[in-house]
Amino acid sequence: MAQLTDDCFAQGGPLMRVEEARSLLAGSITAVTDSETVPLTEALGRILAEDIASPVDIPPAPNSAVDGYAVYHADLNPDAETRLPIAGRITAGQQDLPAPPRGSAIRIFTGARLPDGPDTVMMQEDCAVDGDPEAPWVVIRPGIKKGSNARKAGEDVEKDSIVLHRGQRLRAQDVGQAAAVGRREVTVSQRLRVALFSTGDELREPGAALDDGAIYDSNRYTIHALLSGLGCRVDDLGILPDRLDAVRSALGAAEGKHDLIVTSGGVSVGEEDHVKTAVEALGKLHLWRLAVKPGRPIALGQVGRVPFVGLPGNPVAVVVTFLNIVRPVILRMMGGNDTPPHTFRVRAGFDHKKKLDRREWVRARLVDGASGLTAEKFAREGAGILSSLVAADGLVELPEDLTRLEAGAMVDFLPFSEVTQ
Ligand SMILES: Nc1nc2c(c(=O)[nH]1)N[C@H]1C(S)=C(S)[C@@H](COP(=O)(O)OP(=O)(O)OC[C@H]3O[C@@H](n4cnc5c(N)ncnc54)[C@H](O)[C@@H]3O)O[C@H]1N2
Ligand code: MOO
Repeated sequence: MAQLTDDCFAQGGPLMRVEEARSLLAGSITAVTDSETVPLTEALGRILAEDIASPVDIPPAPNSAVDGYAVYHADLNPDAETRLPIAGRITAGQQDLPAPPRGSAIRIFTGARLPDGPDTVMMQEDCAVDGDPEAPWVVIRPGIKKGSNARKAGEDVEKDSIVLHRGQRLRAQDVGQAAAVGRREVTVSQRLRVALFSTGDELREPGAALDDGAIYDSNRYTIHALLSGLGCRVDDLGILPDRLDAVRSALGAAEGKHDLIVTSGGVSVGEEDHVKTAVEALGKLHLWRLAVKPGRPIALGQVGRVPFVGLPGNPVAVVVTFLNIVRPVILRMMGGNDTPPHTFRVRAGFDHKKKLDRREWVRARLVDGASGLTAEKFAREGAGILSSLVAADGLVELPEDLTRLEAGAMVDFLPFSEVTQ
C-alpha cells in the first residue's frame, strides 16, 4: 500500500501557527523561580535576577594602553623627530607617580596609571632610546595624534551605569563584567526543577538487552541534555509504560516537587497515546497541534498547577519543538528576557517542496564555498532519523507562505549553537 500520509496535516482540524502559539505562551507563562545568590564561578549560564550597576569608573583612572613613553603632545615636533629626556618610570599598580616636567618623557607600561600632565603615549616600537643609560633620552618619530594610547577614566564603564541587566543569561564575558565592577557574587534565578519522563512500551534503557520490537530510549537523553544546557535541574524519572493508569499516577506524583513536567511520546492519535488523556484528567491541555513540520503534535498544558510539555515521540520532532517552542517557555519561567535567537541568511543548496501554511524546519549543514555559506539538506527527511540531526549544523526555517524553494535562494538558518547552550 502506498504511504498515504507522511503528512502532519492529515489529522484535520485547525492547526495553530507558530507565532500564535509563541505569543499565547508568552502571554500565559510567567517567571516561577525565586532568586538565589551564587559566587561568580557558578554563574555561567544562569539568568540574572538583578540589574548590576558599577560603583566605580572603569578604568578608575587614566592609564596607558601600551608599553612605551608618556609625553606631552604639545612638546612633540609634528614634522621631525623629538628627543626628550626620560624623567621617570611608572609600572602597573604603582601608586606614587612622578610629576614629569614639560619637555620630558616617562617610561610607562600597559595598564600603568598616567601621571597628571602627559596626554599621549608612544609605543616603544616607535621610539629609540639613546644616551647615557643612567640618564637616557627617547627619540620619538613625528606623526602621533594627541591622546593616542592613553585610556581615559571611565572610558569602558561609567560609575553608576548598569552593566548587566535582569533577565539576561550570563555568558563568560558577562561573568567577567560582574567581576570587573567588583562583584564576587550575583543574584540569579533559581534553577527550574524539571520532571522528565519518556513514554512507550518499546523503549529500553541504553545498555539493556534489546528484545524484539524494542529500541533504546534516546529522547530522554536528548531532552535531559537540552534542559541541562538551559540550566535546569532535571529529575530523570525514567520510562513510563503505555498505560493510562501508570502515566496518570506518575504525572500526578511529579506535580508537587517540580516547576515543570516534560514528557516525550504518547501525544499523537493512537489508542496507546495516553499522555494527553492523563493530562486532561489531572489538569488542562492548552494546545497540541501546531502548523509545523516536524513536531506538530506537541502538548502544552498543566498538571494541577504545574506547567506540562508533552513533546512528540519522533526524535527529530523532539529537538525541533524543544528549540523553537519549549526553550523560550523555559527561559521565561526562569525570569529570562525574550531575546530571540539570531538566524542568519545563507544560500540554500537544495530544492524543496512544502505545504502551504505550515512552517518547516529543514535539517542542514553549512558548506563554505566560493559564494559564501550554503545550507545543504540531509538526504533523508523522516522525523525519526536522529542521525540527520547529528549531521546537521542547524535548521533552515521555511515560512508558512512558501511552497517551493529553489537552490540558490537565500534562506534563514538557525545554527544549533544559538539555541543549545
Ligand atoms: N495516524 C497518525 N499517526 C501519527 C500522526 C498522525 O497525525 N496520525 N502523527 C505522527 C507524528 S507527526 C508524530 S511526531 C508522532 C508523535 O507521536 P507520539 O508523540 O504519540 O509518539 P509515539 O507514538 O510514542 O512515538 C513516535 C515515534 O518515536 C519513537 N520514540 C518515542 N519515544 C522515543 C524515545 N524516548 N526515544 C527514541 N524514540 C522514541 C517511537 O518508537 C515511534 O517510532 O506520531 C506520528 N503518528
Ligand atoms: O512528523 Mo511529526 O512532524 O512531528 O514528527
